Amino acid sequence: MSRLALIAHDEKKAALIEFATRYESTLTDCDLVATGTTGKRLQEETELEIERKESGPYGGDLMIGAEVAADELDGIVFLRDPLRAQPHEPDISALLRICDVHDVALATNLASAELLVEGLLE
Ligand SMILES: O=C(CO)COP(=O)(O)O
Repeated sequence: MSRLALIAHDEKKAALIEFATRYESTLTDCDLVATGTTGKRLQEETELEIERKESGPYGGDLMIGAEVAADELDGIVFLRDPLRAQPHEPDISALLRICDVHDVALATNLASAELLVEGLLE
């Protein structure tokens, strides 16, 4: 079973919920983890079972990064807000970097998220 992390900044949360709803039948077969607020929204607005980490600004990105470092994650959908600075930018950069170090699939926009999840179907 693939283990997938779902993360979205506030301005992108609605898009992530819509994405997760559209791919719900695929995502149901995945082991899902999310940062705190993203996970809460997914739990409230979809039928998916989600393990929740801390909220991003409180260390959630780093917790997911630790799973990447431990080779526990197969992919990440991280819908970032490219138009607003985040207070925890260093944590975000660390997560992106560790995905490259461990060659873990990382989708930061919807077009690549679709390819990532469709790839999991194969
Ligand atoms: O800030 C985030 C990712 O950098 C997401 O955190 P939340 O899901 O808790 O909003």
